Amino acid sequence: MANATTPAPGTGADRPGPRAGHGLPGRLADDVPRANMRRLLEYAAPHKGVLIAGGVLAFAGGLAGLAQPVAAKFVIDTLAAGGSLLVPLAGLTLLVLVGAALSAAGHYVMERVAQRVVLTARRGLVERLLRLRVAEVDRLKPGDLMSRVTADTTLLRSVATTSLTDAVSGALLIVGTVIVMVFMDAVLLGVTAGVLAGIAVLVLLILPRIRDAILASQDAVGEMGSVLERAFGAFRTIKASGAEDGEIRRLDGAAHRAYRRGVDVAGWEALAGTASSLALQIAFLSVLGVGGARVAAGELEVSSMIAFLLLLFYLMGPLGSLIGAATQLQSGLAAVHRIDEVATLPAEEPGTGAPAPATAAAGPAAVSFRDVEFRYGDDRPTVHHGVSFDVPPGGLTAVVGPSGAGKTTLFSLIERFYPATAGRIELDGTDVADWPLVALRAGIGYVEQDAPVLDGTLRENLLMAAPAATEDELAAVVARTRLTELVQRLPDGLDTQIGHRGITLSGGERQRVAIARALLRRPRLLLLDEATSQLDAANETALKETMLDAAATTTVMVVAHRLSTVTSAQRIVVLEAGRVRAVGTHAELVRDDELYRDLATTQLLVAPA
Ligand SMILES: Nc1ncnc2c1ncn2[C@@H]1O[C@H](COP(=O)(O)OP(=O)(O)OP(=O)(O)O)[C@@H](O)[C@H]1O
Repeated sequence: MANATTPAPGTGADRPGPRAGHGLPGRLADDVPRANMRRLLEYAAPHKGVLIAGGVLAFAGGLAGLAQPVAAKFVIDTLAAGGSLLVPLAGLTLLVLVGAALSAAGHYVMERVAQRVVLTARRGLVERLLRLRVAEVDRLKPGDLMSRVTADTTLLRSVATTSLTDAVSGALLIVGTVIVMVFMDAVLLGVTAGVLAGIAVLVLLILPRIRDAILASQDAVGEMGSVLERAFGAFRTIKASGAEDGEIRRLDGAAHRAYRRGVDVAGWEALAGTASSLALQIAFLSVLGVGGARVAAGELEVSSMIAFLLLLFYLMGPLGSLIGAATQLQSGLAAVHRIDEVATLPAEEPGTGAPAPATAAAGPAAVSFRDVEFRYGDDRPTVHHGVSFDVPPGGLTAVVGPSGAGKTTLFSLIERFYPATAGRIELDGTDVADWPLVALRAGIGYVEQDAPVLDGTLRENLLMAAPAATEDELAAVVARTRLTELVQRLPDGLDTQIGHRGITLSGGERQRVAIARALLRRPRLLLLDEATSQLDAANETALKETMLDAAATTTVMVVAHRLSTVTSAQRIVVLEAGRVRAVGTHAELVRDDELYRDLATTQLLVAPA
């Protein structure tokens, strides 16, 4: 179960987490405690009943195997006595089949639990990752996060089940053997215990090194994920820049680091394995020496010494499986550490993924900025220095200003991607910080500057923010955003796959798909960050019409990069270096504001003729 300090697998409370762990590469946070066995057991605990059942089944299968030689003897005896073989053979066959079935069932049950453990860990991670705060994701590497969901969780598979059961059965058998040894001879047991304590110390010294090496190796795998994600995120640029070799070298470096740490693990494991068998040999020789002397002195029977030596040989199996399990558990501990690091990252309040409630009935929203100050981090420069302006409900409000003035950041603050450092941002008179996050975002449609379109069909992309929208609503939005012609042109209409990042669409089409998606959510406030790229005349007109159409029923705020947008806007907010410089209509600002005049004549894009 979750507690105040350690989130249970699969949960994610909304609480602040540690800041970036810049100390080590691959570390998300410096102060995540090392995962211990208790933490690892939490993954297996929900399945302990099934685990025990699986263990019992496998054990029963083993017993059936043990009974086979006895049954075989019976078959041979029957044969020698000239009796019928039918019954004993049928019995032996049944025993073989039952043994095999029990072993298979035991194996299946354990493997099912193993898969379940992985599923639970993945669900918990995915849930947490998609609820992370935007500021956290800004500083993290998605490729590394992906490797935690895929590669690290896989390490939990055998660890949380077979390693645990091997460790338990190995330990039980060792304890049982030692108890039998007590009855044989206390002195020889003392000799054996001394040697075994020696291996235990050595192995305990080695285990943390194995865990650290596996952790470093998994970090390197995460780094490979980051480099790959970086490379595929800018694939054309990398090709065009001839930078393939550099990226391959980066990947190779990370792969080599993983290899080196893997070799380290192999070395430590070999040392632990050799130490245990060597220790048993030493124990054997010591028992032979001490036992021989005691037999000679008449203090011990020869048969007891022989039995003791046989017990020592028997110990090899369980000791080997205990040490094997202990070393394997280290990969689980390393994996749990990397998974726990994600669990400690600060998440938004839960429930942000709930379907949008229908809010259109509430009408267009009003927005106010009151002395808003903002910076992205304590070590970052201030972006907004006391920004104040009002946007009444409905109509089109454009925000213009030089690059880096803080225009896009205004939208991020309204969406509460980041909290304002000081001042208030109000939606309908209520501070956005006081709105339930789901309700706040449900009322807002947001179209980013690069208008992300996701892999999938056009329909999936449009319905993403409003899965319950009807066919009629979909058709109406397609028409409003002037996408009808595109839909007719596509081979499968709305069900056409539009590729990774909507690669098969033009920039203008992507922008309108993103607007359609936002409008389908029936927002009370539409935030539109215009693309800075030049569009052809048809797309430019289509975009402008779409925007004005939306502004008739919704409050539209647009970060404007086009002259046609600002001339259509009811009011324009001019932002300069994080301060509101002027507010007015295009005509007023051209007349009164030098910066605006300069922007309008030199920087805003003019529609092609
Ligand atoms: N996620 C971020 N983390 C840190 N700093 C950021 C982040 N996003 C933007 N900035 C910085 O904040 C400042 C304002 O950025 P913003 O994107 O709001 O400007 P803008 O006016 O929209 O610029 P443009 O017109 O070029 O898009 C810039 O100096 C930018 O470098």
